[in-house]
This record gives sequence, structure tokens and C-alpha cells, in this order.
Amino acid sequence: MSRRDRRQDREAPLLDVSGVDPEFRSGFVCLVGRPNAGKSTLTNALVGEKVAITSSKPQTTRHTIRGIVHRDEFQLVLVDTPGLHRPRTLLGERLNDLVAETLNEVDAVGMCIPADEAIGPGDRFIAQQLSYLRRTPVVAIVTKTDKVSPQQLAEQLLAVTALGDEVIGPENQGEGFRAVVPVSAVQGRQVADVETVLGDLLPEGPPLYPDGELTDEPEAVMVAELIREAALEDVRDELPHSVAVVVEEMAPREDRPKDRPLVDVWASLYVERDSQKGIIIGRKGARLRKIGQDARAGIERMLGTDVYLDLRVKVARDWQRDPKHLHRLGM
Ligand SMILES: Nc1nc2c(ncn2[C@@H]2O[C@H](COP(=O)(O)OP(=O)(O)OP(=O)(O)O)[C@@H](O)[C@H]2O)c(=O)[nH]1
Repeated sequence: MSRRDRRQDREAPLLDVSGVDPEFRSGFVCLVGRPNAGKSTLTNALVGEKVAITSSKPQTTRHTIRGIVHRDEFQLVLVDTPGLHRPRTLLGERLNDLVAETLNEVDAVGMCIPADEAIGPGDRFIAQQLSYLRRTPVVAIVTKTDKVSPQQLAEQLLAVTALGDEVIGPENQGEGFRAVVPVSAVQGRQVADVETVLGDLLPEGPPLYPDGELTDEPEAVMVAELIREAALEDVRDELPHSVAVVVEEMAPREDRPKDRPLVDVWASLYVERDSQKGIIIGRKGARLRKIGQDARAGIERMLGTDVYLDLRVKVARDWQRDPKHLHRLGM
């Protein structure tokens, strides 16, 4: 199946494209990079609203969340992947499968490398994986430029170019990085350059989604991410990868006045051990109450309505290693 056929095969909403400029471009771009490289923050900066969840600790982005960048000349559908990393647990292997699948479907890949950290084995590993993508162009994005001096940035740009030439260069039948673009997503510096470089790599085609649509991720998944983020606040060091959230049910409450709708959300927060359950619940339930309040505030902001959140903490022993649990948790 050609890339163009695959694009038509996707369940994009039906659009009236009769008035579209024939030179309009549209397509899918995937940001990859080792954990903490700045992928989620850049996605947010490009899309202009909080769709991907950021955190200061690695590997919080378990779901593939798309943000859509609408411009006059192109529409760029961003796929924010989990950190591409060496598999350790079963969960790790699943993440890498997901990454591999995603990468084969996209029109361009942006490899994020932080400006303030030396290129390491993790970056090299990812670049090697990208060297297997024969046709998809890879752009290197040097992130967090606000954290380094101009001199350090210049050195990093050279080092990144060298990495591209070495790992995906002519010796491996590649052409190195198609471009190397510096950016500070936090300060909004050169975000437009990243957009232009990626937009230029998209094939000609009509918009894939209606204007104004920021993400096609089901709301329940975004709600689960918001709860998970609230749960990890303050305890990231203790429970880095051991929390998963399932939204069991989500529905507008009946019999509400039209101008004051309310959405009921029933969710379960899974941890791996009883001791972790204790941490989440906290002294006399104080932490769980705070998680509930924070998550509810975030969900209300996202949905624009009042929300009632019923949050239960459950133990699913070693869920990261158990395929049945992973399936149940939507992974
Ligand atoms: N100063 C500065 N910090 C940044 C910038 N971009 C990201 N960060 C910080 O770097 C950390 C990691 O950023 P994320 O966007 O969550 O990184 P990620 O690559 O999505 O991480 P994973 O989800 O773990 O793969 C966060 O603390 C961000 O605030 C930037 O342009 N400047």
C-alpha cells in the first residue's frame, strides 16, 4: 500500500476540499528522541495548546498523542511518541513496537537532541534505528537552546551534524540529517523555523483534519493522562513508571440545566504494589484528595464544563510485565 493510499485509508473526518490550493501540503511528522529530550514541550509549542503531557521525568508519554498544526500553506499532524529507548520490561518492548509502527507511517521524522547534554549512547541508538528508515527524511532538532551559550550551541550543532553523517550518512546509504534546526520551545525561539522545515517535507495534499481541531485523541485518553500527571506530581522519584490510569466511564449527567452541564468521570488509578497504594492515598487520604482536585481542575479546563471525578486506587501486581494487564490498560 502506498503512503498516499494509507493516508486515504485513515479515518480522517470527511472534508470539503474543493477550494483547497493545489500546492497545499499535508502529512504526518513524528518527533523522536531520548527521554526528557523536550518532545512534548516542542509539540505544545508547535500546536499552541497543551495537548501532550509534559513532565520533568522520563517516559511519561505512553500514548501517541497527535497535535495538529494548521498553517496557510500546510497542515502538519504531529505524533508525539514515547521515548525511543532500549527495551527493559515488556512495557518497554511495547513502546518500541509502537514507535516502529509510527515511524513507518510518517512523512518526516524530527529527532530531538537537547543542546545542554552531550550526545550519548541513547542518541546514537535512536539514530541507528532511524537509519533503517530508507525513504523518510530525518531532521535533527536541537532543543533547549536557552540553556546554553552561543558557543556551546555552535559546538552542539556541529556534533549533531557529525552524528547524522556518521550514523545515517553515505556509508549507510543515507544522506545524514536533512537539516539541523535549533529551537527553544520554552522561550518560543525558532519554533517557526522548525515548523517551516518540517512543513516543507510534507507531500502535496489537502488538509487531513478540519481547521481548529487540535487533537483526535479520544477525550478519555487525555483525561487519563491528566489524572496520571496529577498523581505523579511530587512522587515522581518514588513511582516513576508504576502508575497507570483507566477511565472506566465518562458521561454528561442527565437533568442538568442547559447552561451548567456536568460530566461524570469514573476512573481507576493502578499501581503495582500495596506500598505504592499507600503513597498515592497519603496520610488520611490527603494525597488522593489533592490528586482528585488537581486532576478535576485540569479536566474542567479541557472540557470547559464542571466535572465530578470518582477516583479509585487499585493494585494490579506487576502490571508492566503482564500482557493481560497491559491490554486492559489500553496498551
Ligand atoms: N529550558 C528549557 N527546558 C525545556 C525546553 N524544552 C523542554 N524543557 C524541559 O525539559 C524537560 C523534559 O521535557 P519534555 O517535553 O517532557 O520531554 P520529552 O522528550 O517529551 O520527555 P519524555 O516524555 O520523557 O520522552 C521538562 O522539564 C521541560 O520543561 C526548552 O526549550 N528550554
